[in-house]
Amino acid sequence: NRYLHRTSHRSAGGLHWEKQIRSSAQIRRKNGFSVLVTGAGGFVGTHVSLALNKRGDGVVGIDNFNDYYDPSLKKSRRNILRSKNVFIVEGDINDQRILAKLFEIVKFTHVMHLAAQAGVRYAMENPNSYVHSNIAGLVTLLEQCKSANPQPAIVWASSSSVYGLNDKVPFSEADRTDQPASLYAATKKAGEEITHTYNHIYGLSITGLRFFTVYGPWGRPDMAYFSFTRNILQGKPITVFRGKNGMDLARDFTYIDDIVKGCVASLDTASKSTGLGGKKKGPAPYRIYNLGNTSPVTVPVLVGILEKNLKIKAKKNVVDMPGNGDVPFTHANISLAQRELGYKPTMDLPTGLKKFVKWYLSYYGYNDGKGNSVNS
Ligand SMILES: NC(=O)c1ccc[n+]([C@@H]2O[C@H](COP(=O)([O-])OP(=O)(O)OC[C@H]3O[C@@H](n4cnc5c(N)ncnc54)[C@H](O)[C@@H]3O)[C@@H](O)[C@H]2O)c1
Ligand SMILES: O=C(O)[C@H]1O[C@H](OP(=O)(O)OP(=O)(O)OC[C@H]2O[C@@H](n3ccc(=O)[nH]c3=O)[C@H](O)[C@@H]2O)[C@H](O)[C@@H](O)[C@H]1O
Repeated sequence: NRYLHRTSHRSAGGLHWEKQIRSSAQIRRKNGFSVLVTGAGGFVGTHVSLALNKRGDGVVGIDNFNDYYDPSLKKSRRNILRSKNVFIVEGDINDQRILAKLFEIVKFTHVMHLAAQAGVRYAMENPNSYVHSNIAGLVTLLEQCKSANPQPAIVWASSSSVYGLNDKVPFSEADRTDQPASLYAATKKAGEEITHTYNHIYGLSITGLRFFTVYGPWGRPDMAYFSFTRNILQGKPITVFRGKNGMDLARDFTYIDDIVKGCVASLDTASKSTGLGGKKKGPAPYRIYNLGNTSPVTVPVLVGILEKNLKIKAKKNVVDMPGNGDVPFTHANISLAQRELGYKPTMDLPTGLKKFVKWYLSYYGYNDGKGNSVNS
């Protein structure tokens, strides 16, 4: 099945990880939180897992380590987590047996659901991978949470892409989200509606977070800031999309540490509403928040910042935006998250990209393609 991607996970047959989880530090939670992080081998999942582990939460991950992008990067992230005693089960969120076993071993108080088929443009190439992970996988996970005792509070990643063709700026949670421009966006929008029904029928505590183009160290190689860096260092051209009437495209690029703070605050406030261990104090909340940076930057400006950090001029091919699911701009209104989560992003793009480039050079040890090493 092509859409399933190549995954490296072994069959759940022996559930070989059971002992590891039982004997590991993950379930020895200091403050009462036991969090299942799906997509823990991913960019955001790794950072959130590290932050939760650092403050003493119990963390167990699940990830299928698929090859949408280089799985060795996911494995390197896993090694970092492993060094902190955080274990990631290799498995698919569609595998009901694995989920049931995990919930049997650990009484999860929270689920941080970040596993998904990400990427806007790839949806034209491999649409079914979005249905598999973002819809079928989500429902399998919710079915498990619904019948778990105690029921965990769920915080999950939606996306700024749900705003689609909305041109009212900045984007507010109350704006329309019924005009998705990509199948990726449509599956995230579907996720918002699916989670609503689980909140409505089964009383699950649900928080959906609309992340705005997240970047930073250990990031995703398919994203522009990452692939541009790679190509610039290798002396290869980059393609810069241009919008209608020659307008530059712009994104509300948001630094990973700010996103992590928003995720952690969501977990904390979700449990306040449901009580620890899922004990409900009132009706379970259904919440949606924008997590953005509130200062959009154009793609050519992004390229300029990378050029400055890398001290190399990019070879740019500027082309009209193909009809590939991209939207011309994103811009978050974050007042709701500010008010209810205390969310306050602090990282500007030049400083955040400097940190990314520093990580990139240390991780890949790249030179400029002409044999000269590059220092940031
Ligand atoms: N990075 C961004 O800019 C951004 C923006 C908006 C929303 N999001 C959302 O945030 C979440 C995390 O994104 P990310 O950037 O860390 O992406 P990522 O691809 O690095 O992480 C997702 C992880 O989920 C795993 N996964 C995918 N399908 C799975 C399945 N069926 N079963 C088990 N594991 C599976 C992948 O192997 C991967 O490690 C995703 O839901 C994504 O859609 C990301
Ligand atoms: O906030 C989100 O909800 C989304 O954020 C991210 O999507 P995007 O904002 O599309 O990020 P990204 O690919 O880095 O492209 C950035 C800009 O570079 C332009 N771009 C891109 C590639 C290229 O070769 N050339 C180019 O100009 C491109 O046109 C765009 O203007 C996540 O990947 C996605 O998972 C999703 O969740």
